[in-house]
Amino acid sequence: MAALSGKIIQNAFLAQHRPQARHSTRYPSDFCALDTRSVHSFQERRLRLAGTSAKWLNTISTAWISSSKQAYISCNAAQGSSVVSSSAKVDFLKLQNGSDIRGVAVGGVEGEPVNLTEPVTEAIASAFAAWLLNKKKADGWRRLRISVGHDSRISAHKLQDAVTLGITTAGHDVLQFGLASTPAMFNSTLTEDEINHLPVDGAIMITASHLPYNRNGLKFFTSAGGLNKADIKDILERASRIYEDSSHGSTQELEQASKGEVSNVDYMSIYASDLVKAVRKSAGNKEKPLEGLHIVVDAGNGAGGFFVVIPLLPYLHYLFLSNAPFLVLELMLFLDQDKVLKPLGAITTGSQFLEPDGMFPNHIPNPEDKTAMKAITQAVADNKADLGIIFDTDVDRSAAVDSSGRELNRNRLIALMSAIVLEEVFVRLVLCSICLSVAHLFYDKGGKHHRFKRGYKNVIDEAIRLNTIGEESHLAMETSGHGALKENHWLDDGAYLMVKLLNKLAAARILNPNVGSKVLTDLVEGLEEASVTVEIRLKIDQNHADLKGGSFRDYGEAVLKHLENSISKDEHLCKAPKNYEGVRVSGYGGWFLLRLSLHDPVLPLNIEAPSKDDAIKLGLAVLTAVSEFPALDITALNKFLQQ
Ligand SMILES: O=P(O)(O)OC[C@H]1O[C@H](O)[C@H](O)[C@@H](O)[C@@H]1O
Repeated sequence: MAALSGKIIQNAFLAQHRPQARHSTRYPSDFCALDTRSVHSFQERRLRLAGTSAKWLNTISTAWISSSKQAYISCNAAQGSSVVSSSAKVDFLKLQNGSDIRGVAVGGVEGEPVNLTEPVTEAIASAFAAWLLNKKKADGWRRLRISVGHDSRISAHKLQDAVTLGITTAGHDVLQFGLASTPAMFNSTLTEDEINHLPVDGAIMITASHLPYNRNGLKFFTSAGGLNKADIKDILERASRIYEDSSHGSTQELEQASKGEVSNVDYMSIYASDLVKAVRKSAGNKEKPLEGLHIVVDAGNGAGGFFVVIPLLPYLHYLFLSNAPFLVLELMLFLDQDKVLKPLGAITTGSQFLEPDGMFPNHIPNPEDKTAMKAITQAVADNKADLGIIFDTDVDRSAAVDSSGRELNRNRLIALMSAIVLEEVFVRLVLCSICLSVAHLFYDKGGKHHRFKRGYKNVIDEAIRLNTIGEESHLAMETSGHGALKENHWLDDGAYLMVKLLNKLAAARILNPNVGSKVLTDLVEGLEEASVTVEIRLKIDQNHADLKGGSFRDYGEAVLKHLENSISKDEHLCKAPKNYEGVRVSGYGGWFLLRLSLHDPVLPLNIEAPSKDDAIKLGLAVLTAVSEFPALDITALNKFLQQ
């Protein structure tokens, strides 16, 4: 455990001591982003939340919601960001991405204007506090505690400051965790720890997962889990109202500021020590159950470096640049402590891309990405390691590679997790989003595959629903590497998934200390894998005349309807009896699914088939139908068919 673990290292009124608060965060991304932070953003902003009381925010946001049910909300953007002009419009609802908020936080990319400015972010954070206050059904007002963490993005600090300001000026307290993982943020709503004033009432994670460097976003949690789509819409509507009212001048209550406090808490140490305890427990409380195992980790320059030791060398020059060298030294000593694998006895040399770097210079931090998987596979081979582990930027997704270089991601990871879960629970129902041979593989062991629609929140909510109607479910997963277990509060946690693999290894090594990752690979022996598995993403040109002014969603639905009609005339094809989303069709020994993306103007097409010929037949069936829609870019499909 880190020497500073569990210690609150600073209490400050952010508004009064902002520079101090800014320099006291404890993670290396603070170093990485020194050049890119918007130091003047708060002085420049026009949004006048600084004197707003919680009661006032709550009143205006709620009153407005009940009196106005507009579907489209827009208002003037403030000038907090250098990129958005005062006349630019902000459509708050456009920032909604399913159950998350996502936007552009850094300018400079053509065609992608900044819409997640600091004032907008500040208003959203205030709106979350107001929403939370309502949820808590407090009598009028009570001070809330909200944790705030971020991944390694270059806009992390300015948005952290904006979120903090939004909450504190609403009169609530902020616990800043600095660089953190998304699951750790949720976990902070459950952790019992009086010293650190945990659990918090709510948590905010600043992340845009694996998206490019210029994007960022917000995820919100309460002890009941991640917020759903309706909650996010509610918060955005409140935020729009707060934003609008704030920029129009003050009310009497604006003068009666009631500011919350800001504390910096080393929560990642608390969270990591829980992971360590879980592995030790499954190995009969052995102190170093992974002793002798060589595990390499690829954090993709995201927030997953805590799993292994963070190298100090890249930060040494900050000792000389800093005007607070002792603080930097203290930080370095703190960082020089492996939080998960080393305490468990594993060797971690050869781990890579552990330094947080929001430009993601090495590869996209995404376990679905081919280059990313190639990088960790290479690291396993170069280091002759027993196991490789890879995380996405905010560690809610993960994948592994065994000692022979076999990728344990996508379907294989679902199969592996299903196998592990089926060994542990008696009433079995495995749920995942993509239909595959996992069902066949585990049917004998009591596993039942429940196919559902894409989206991590969708599969988790479906698993929870199944439990409430008496169909016991223990695992919710999708091929993206998102996975949640009932035993872990349905928390969508890439690190916990990897801990489950480590548990399995640790338990096996009690019986045979020489056992390696073959123990894991053996669990998916017999998994029938299609020889062709492909995802082709067909873009809809939103400006195309064929949309006739309609939305890309309507257009996409029309494409799907046409496809459905067209395949009903083909005797080789059979539409799935239950379509949770899009059009799913089996034929030629395989299947395809064409659906609307959850958030982009895109129709993703998944094909699985026993041979390239069969995949082409399935692809041609789709092409015949979709080529009648000129706004749909079918280049990628044509390319696949001509290969
Ligand atoms: O619909 P798509 O564009 O393929 O995106 C689908 C993905 O969207 C987000 O990234 C969600 O976090 C994932 O859970 C989901 O799988």
